[in-house]
Amino acid sequence: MLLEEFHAADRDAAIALLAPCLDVGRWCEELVDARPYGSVDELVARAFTAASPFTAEEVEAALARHPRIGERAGGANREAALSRAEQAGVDPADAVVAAELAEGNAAYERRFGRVFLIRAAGRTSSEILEALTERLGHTRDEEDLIVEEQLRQIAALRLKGLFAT
Ligand SMILES: NC(=O)NC1=NC(=O)NC1=O
Repeated sequence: MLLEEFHAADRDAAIALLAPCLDVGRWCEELVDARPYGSVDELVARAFTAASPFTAEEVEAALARHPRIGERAGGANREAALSRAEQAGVDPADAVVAAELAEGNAAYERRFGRVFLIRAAGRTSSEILEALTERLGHTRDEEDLIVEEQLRQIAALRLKGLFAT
């Protein structure tokens, strides 16, 4: 999509376009209401500032949209397709990795009560496993900050992808 098309879209359509990047209404509305942008980079920069800070509720709502690492998102909606593409570095056929990720995800969920979220694009499964192991040792406060940053990074990558095609 072209930036001009985003500018020309009516408000609700533009908000609906952004939702798969980050399902936080406030964030989508702020980015849409700040149109027009001089460039995609300007929009992405605004996406980072608009997504900081998140409320706890916003983080929980956004997390609910992300399947576990190593679990292929089902469904034909745009978010599922994005998630599958982002997790391309995780080979679903590698049973050992799948078992280790499943175990790590379960441990993380027991400890923090929510899904382990990481910007998966560009990361191999071993890098993800390494991060998962390290983050299991964090406090909740440390993880809150990291999760927010991962959400921002995923949103920015998805936003760039929206305008790259
Ligand atoms: N639990 C997750 O971290 N999920 C994901 N990370 C990504 O980069 N895309 C996802 O769907």
